[in-house]
Amino acid sequence: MCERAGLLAELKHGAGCRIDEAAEKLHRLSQDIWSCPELAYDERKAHDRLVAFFSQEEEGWKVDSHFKLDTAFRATWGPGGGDEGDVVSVAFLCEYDALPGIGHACGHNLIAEVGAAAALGLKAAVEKSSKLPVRVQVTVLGTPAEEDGGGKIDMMKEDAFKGLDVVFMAHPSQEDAPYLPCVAEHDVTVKYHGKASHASAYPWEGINALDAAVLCYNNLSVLRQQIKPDWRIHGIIKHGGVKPNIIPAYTELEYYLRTPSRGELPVIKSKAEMCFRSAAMATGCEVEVEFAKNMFVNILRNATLEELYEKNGKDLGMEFTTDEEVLTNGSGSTDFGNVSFAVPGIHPYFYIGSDALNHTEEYTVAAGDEKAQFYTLRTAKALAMTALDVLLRPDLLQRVKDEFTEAKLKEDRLLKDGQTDRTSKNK
Ligand SMILES: NCCCC(=O)N[C@@H](CCCN)C(=O)O
Repeated sequence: MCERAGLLAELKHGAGCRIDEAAEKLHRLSQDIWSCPELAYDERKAHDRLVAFFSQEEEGWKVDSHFKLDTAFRATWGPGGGDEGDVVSVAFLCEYDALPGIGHACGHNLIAEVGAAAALGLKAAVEKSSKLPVRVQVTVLGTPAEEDGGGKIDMMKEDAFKGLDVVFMAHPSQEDAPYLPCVAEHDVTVKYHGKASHASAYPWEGINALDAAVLCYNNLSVLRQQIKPDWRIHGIIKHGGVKPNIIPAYTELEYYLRTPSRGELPVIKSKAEMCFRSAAMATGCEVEVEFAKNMFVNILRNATLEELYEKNGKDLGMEFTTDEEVLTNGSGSTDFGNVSFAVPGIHPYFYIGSDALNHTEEYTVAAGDEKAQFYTLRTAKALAMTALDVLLRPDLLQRVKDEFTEAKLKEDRLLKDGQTDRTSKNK
């Protein structure tokens, strides 16, 4: 074994040992987040718990609480690993927001644990070596509001990702996969303003905002038949009126519009907008259409990082899914997509010991189950090992960066040329 391979194997082993050693406190960390689910932008206890973890329970971290957002944070360590070479900055992202009514049904408590564990592992490995070809800075970014709003996008606007060389996070799922297709998304709130009146005595004096909401819902359901099979339109009526004998004067709907790539979003948005406005016209209501401040985009893939992660995962016993349907069908969306256009990175998925589906009560149970711990820590080890691969081999890091630049240029060119539907399977 050449000297570098020996050192790499030793460091990877060291990272894994550190994660195992911290297993109990990492479990406590994710349990504390899981047992007190908080919604987007309001993850105060999770924020404080993670800040305390890095500033009190762990040594050597510089912590910025309320970093860029009220419930975001940054913990940094380094540079370490030697006195030679450029500083390479590796970041692990933690999410920790929950869903209304069903708690941690997307397992973001485990995302926080993976991020923290991988950072501990990488720091320990780097600390032990003075022979690295680069100096290493390890950053943990606490990124709120993935389920609603897009905290990472807010943080990007404030330059929170500036200066990072590679970013890593991992998301709970039903299987291990280095990548699954995440779709672009723009959320919209539609408000109808009508006029109240006695619904039995003089209904002709009213303007029915619930009728507008129902027509809007039906318009969109009809539209669904005419859009690409991999586009998604889904929504709820948030306000539907207050009493049957009052003609509803105000209604509100919330819709998520999704397409495989960011370039297709304007098309679905303009089609949906016609549905919103025509419902207003038919009923005589006023309509307000408010698109969310942030739009989530698809993930820019990095094959080099994905391959390294897969190899490390396999070495740790992961069995990656080969199910073509899972590997090619779009799933949800993530604000990591936006990050992936700014910094090279990966967002793999990991099995948590249950076949339950995300966004169900069963998944909430699974995300808090002790059984998830083995898989969560294994994922953190694979991420730390992947970081070590690129840190020990500057040629690999360069390949990761070149690939990122090339993929981004290609995506930007496609967007400029209006070639929006390249990912659609039926084009
Ligand atoms: N592929 C990651 C899935 C995570 C997730 O479920 N994200 C939400 C984000 C919603 C933001 N409006 C989703 O519904 O896709």
